Amino acid sequence: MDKALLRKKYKNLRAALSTNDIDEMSLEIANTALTLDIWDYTNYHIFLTIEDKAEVDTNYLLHILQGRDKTIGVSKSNFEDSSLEHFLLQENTKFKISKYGIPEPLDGIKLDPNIFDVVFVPVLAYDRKGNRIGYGKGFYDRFLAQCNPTCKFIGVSFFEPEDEIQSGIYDIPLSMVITPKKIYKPS
Ligand SMILES: Nc1nc2c(c(=O)[nH]1)N(C=O)[C@@H](CNc1ccc(C(=O)N[C@@H](CCC(=O)O)C(=O)O)cc1)CN2
Ligand SMILES: Nc1ncnc2c1ncn2[C@@H]1O[C@H](COP(=O)(O)OP(=O)(O)OP(=O)(O)O)[C@@H](O)[C@H]1O
Repeated sequence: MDKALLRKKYKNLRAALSTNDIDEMSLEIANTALTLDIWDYTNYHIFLTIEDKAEVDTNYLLHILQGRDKTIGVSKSNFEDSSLEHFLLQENTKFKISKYGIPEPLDGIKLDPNIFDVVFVPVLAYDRKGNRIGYGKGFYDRFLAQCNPTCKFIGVSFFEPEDEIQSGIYDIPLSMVITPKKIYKPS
């Protein structure tokens, strides 16, 4: 299946989920994540959920990080050049929902992408090798390319992997994908 069809398939699969399904599975994903050895690092990046796109609700993961006093980065998207600018999440950080439905920090202390030890990555579709498809603007391909080579890229998804996703020259594979019941790690 080509990328455009896969995007359509997963947008439809997500749209069919109830808010209750999303909430339960997002909590399961966070609980599954707790079983991994990814919590001893210092600097984490998390995406903030676009609610009308039925994404994984990252609030549960965020609470785990906040409970452990991690340095947490959140981003503002620049749709002119498909880049992300990262800010330290602080108690007094104010958010605005952008016209694309993304909650974004208004301002704050800027963070360099190379400080992150772990980045949680939004995915529409993925395969067992860690190839992923997003909304097709390359925001995360660009961002992950700026990260430290040792950084862990962790996808989160409600769904099982596709058999194979054709990887493009800019695609950076995920280290693993967490789903409600299982963790997929490229071997
Ligand atoms: N929560 C979250 N934040 C994220 C991402 C994500 O997937 N999830 N992104 C991951 O990369 C980037 C944002 N990527 C996006 C790309 C397209 C659209 C969007 O609304 N597209 C419209 C078409 C709009 C247009 O083409 O102008 C659509 O799909 O209907 C939204 C976010 C950065 N932040
Ligand atoms: N590091 C990069 N430098 C320059 N262009 C890039 C880079 N990464 C991706 N692109 C370009 O961005 C576009 C979108 O890439 P792709 O289809 O892989 O997006 P995606 O991974 O589905 O989306 P996203 O990363 O936003 O979730 C492509 O035209 C690709 O060539």
